[in-house]
Amino acid sequence: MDLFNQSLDSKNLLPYDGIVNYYGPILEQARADYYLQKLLETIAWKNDKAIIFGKEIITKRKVAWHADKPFEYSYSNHSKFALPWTTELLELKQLVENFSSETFNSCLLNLYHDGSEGMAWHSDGETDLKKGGAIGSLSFGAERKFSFKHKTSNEKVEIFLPHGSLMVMKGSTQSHWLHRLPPTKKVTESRVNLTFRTIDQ
Ligand SMILES: O=C(O)CCC(=O)C(=O)O
Ligand SMILES: [Fe+2]
Repeated sequence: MDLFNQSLDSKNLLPYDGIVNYYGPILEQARADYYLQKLLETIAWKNDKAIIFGKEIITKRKVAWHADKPFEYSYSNHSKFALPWTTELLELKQLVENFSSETFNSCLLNLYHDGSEGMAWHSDGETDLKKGGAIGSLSFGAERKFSFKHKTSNEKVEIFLPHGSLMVMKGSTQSHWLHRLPPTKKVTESRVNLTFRTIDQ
């Protein structure tokens, strides 16, 4: 796999009002398998809490949050303190930084056990994220559809994210577009997604 050519070979998926670069699989199958296994074994996966119609619920999806420092991060109306990097997360952060030519100081991890678990429409413009900062999204395991919807035109853009693939959202994407991981009956395997982010210190 040629790192130099791969990193140049990404196009913007969005027609306007933002930049989403899709790089395709950036890890060979065996390495992607290795990282998926390691992440499942070494991350302290926890069920997340969310507020839905004013009611607190426990999501089936599991999450984890790692960073350079024990940042307090608010997410889905809750705050939590970041854990230190694991060996594999640091390696993957470096890899995503090399491909995207961006830097990150934190990572939010999501574990979806099967297609019944997903994530509702949202954007990641929380106040503690660096304004206009890039978000590097690395996916492992089951291939899932990922959708974008423009906040005013409602235009939709959809992409499938396979094992070991990298997508980078940047520029004004979070201001103008929502994204979600739709649930699906077709997927029975689990998926792990890592979103590398920059917390404003
Ligand atoms: O699982 C994914 O691909 C996306 C997760 C996401 O949008 C988020 O954590 O903010
Ligand atoms: Fe998101």
